[in-house]
Amino acid sequence: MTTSLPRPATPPHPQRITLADFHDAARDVLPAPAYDYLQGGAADERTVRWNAEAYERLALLPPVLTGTTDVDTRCTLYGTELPAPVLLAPTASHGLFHPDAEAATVRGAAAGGALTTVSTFSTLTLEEIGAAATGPWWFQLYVQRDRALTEDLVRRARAAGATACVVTVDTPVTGLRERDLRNGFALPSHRMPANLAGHGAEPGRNAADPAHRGIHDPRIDPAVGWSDLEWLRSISGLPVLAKGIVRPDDARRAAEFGIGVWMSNHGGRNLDTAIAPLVTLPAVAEAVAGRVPVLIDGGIRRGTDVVKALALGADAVAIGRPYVWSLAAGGAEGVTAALSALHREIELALALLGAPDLAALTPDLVRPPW
Ligand SMILES: Cc1cc2nc3c(=O)[nH]c(=O)nc-3n(C[C@H](O)[C@H](O)[C@H](O)COP(=O)(O)O)c2cc1C
Ligand SMILES: CCCCC(=O)C(=O)O
Repeated sequence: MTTSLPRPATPPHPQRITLADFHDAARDVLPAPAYDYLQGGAADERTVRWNAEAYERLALLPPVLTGTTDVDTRCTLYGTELPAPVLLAPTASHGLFHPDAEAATVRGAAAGGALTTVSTFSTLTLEEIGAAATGPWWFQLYVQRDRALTEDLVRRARAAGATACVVTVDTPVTGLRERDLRNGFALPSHRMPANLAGHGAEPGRNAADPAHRGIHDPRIDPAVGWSDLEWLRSISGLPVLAKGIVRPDDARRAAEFGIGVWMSNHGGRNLDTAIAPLVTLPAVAEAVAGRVPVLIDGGIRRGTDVVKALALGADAVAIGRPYVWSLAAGGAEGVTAALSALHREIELALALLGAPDLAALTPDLVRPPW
């Protein structure tokens, strides 16, 4: 079945015309520990910087006199048509950032034409989010040591309306989040992940143990393997994607299993100095060879970043921190405005590249500038 979303209608806030503007607005309203949890990465945050630099270091080579008059930014993923190739990456605990939490996110995303990926660690329950959703959404799964709980989460997500299951494979343990350690950050007791309530020790409760500080959750199974992905596909009846792939050999294996490839280094929050996914994207796209969708996240802040990723072989991109900035700054309307701004930038980039649609974004359009 093909579903479609309306094109974004809400004009950006006059003073907030870029994703970076939403960052500044969020920094002004968020308590420092919540801002640091959102903004931070692992250790020296080199990978956080590399993610952004990977896009900065690629230059565009626009052809001229192409006769392109209209641009079409539509993209279809697993039968769902989106007005632009942009998803919201899963981020935990939206209640830290706005009182309406994920309910605001899913509403704002649908109005802005993006598909939301809901984290296992959402503040609201999957049922509450499903009831609030006015557009398509996927479920991000952290496989739990307790496989019955894992199965139940997937079943609940599907019953609540999720149309794909994104399994995060890059977090056997949580990275060294030094901002959080310095802040003694732990989730407030009224913002615990509702989906896991009643299922063992809450994250961050054992503040004396550094490994359990911040938002590390001991219920996550560090021993997830490829067979678990196949098992999930069989029990969920949903398309399954693996989130956190950066290597072409892993991407090839996922494609052979029919598992979608979501390239990511977790926004630089796990293994510092892990490579920026954009660097390995061409090799990953070659290894996958169109068998499954290839998504990418990490450091995407501009429409030109989106077109670079698509030119190098991604089918769509996801943003993490930027939409959380917009949620913090303006709730559902903020999310819609940020997505509208990004969509406009994508349209403009296509027009200036003479690319009538996303299929016209080819590797010859990008080059290292030196
Ligand atoms: C505050 C925050 C919470 C996150 N929570 C999750 C999560 O629950 N599950 C997950 O798979 N990834 C999580 N991520 C990683 C994002 O899905 C994504 O990979 C990353 O943010 C992309 O990089 P960007 O923030 O530079 O766009 C989180 C990221 C942030 C910033
Ligand atoms: C155990 C990790 C929880 C959320 C997360 O993925 C993140 O903060 O990056």
